[in-house]
Amino acid sequence: MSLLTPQRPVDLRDELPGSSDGSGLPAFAIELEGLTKVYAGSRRMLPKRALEGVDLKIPRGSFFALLGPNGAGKSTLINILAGLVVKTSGTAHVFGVDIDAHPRRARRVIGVVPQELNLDAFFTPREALEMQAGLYGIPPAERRTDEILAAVGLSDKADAYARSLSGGMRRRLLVAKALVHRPPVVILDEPTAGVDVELRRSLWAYMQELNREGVTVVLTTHYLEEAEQLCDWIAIIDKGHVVACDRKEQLLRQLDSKELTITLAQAPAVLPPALAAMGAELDGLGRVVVRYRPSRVQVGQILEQVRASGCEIADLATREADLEALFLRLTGKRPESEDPEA
Ligand SMILES: Nc1ncnc2c1ncn2[C@@H]1O[C@H](COP(=O)(O)OP(=O)(O)OP(=O)(O)O)[C@@H](O)[C@H]1O
Repeated sequence: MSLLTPQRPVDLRDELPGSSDGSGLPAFAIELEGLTKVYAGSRRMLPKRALEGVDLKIPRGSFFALLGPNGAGKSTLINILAGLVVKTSGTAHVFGVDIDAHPRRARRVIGVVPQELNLDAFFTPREALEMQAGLYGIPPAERRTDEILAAVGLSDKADAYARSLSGGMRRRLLVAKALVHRPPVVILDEPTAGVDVELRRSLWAYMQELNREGVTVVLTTHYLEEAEQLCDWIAIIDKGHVVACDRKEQLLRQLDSKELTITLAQAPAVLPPALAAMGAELDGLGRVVVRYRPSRVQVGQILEQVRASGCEIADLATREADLEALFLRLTGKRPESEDPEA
């Protein structure tokens, strides 16, 4: 794919309510209060409470991950913001705009890349973008169809029918459609599910570029490593509730967990009792692994105990707790697992 080039976000300073930092822009790209969604039941299905009084503030300019097990309510939340699902109660502001009071304006300030590849098979990428620009009332002279197609690496497919595009290309076309009106907030719902590594890399490089330009990027993903690398803010949602929301470093620090791996000069066949008493374990390579709470124990204390047990240390490494550990602790599940109640 060609190297992606960023586009400038829309400048909404003239139309929006004032902010705290004097920029004229709102402090939060998205602000939800008591957001609740109950899907109506049917003869065969009970009503489903997908979101339960969600309070969430997404700082403007952040690269924000919204994580949660399957069925946690992430798509419901995104679809409410996109105007595709009607909330049951609560309030939602997007870039300072109340989605109830100004639904059209609210839709102008976000670009949503949906999970489903819902493209019209009989339009070419160029036609799809032109039509999208028309929907947003962008005059032909101000459209940047070619620029956006180049940015997502679809220039050479500009006039091919969407049905002839590969899954990865369709995904890129969805991203392009979401960017046509230069929204200051871009939301991507599982944009890299089933997408090859190359596309993932270039998509994220592009989103990082937009983020540097000031665009707030919100994404959901099952790839926690991806979220950990890209995002500076993280919220975890479980069974319709926000169970964590903070800066990434802050969240991981709260976990207060580190892992020390010690290679001994002579790999022991069984763990020396003094080390077993510390809660240490042997890994498959004969190394001693100790999990500890950095707020309570210092590495030096652990090493002293190891030496006192008569073991000679050849090498050691420490590892911070990662997002996977946090996710597991808060939800009791792995990110790709099904919510049994969903
Ligand atoms: N149209 C609908 N009618 C009834 N229930 C629904 C509807 N859409 C979603 N749900 C239910 O609402 C809950 C939240 O679903 P949602 O799709 O928002 O979760 P999610 O976190 O996006 O999951 P995933 O990671 O699988 O996309 C689930 O129990 C789901 O079955």
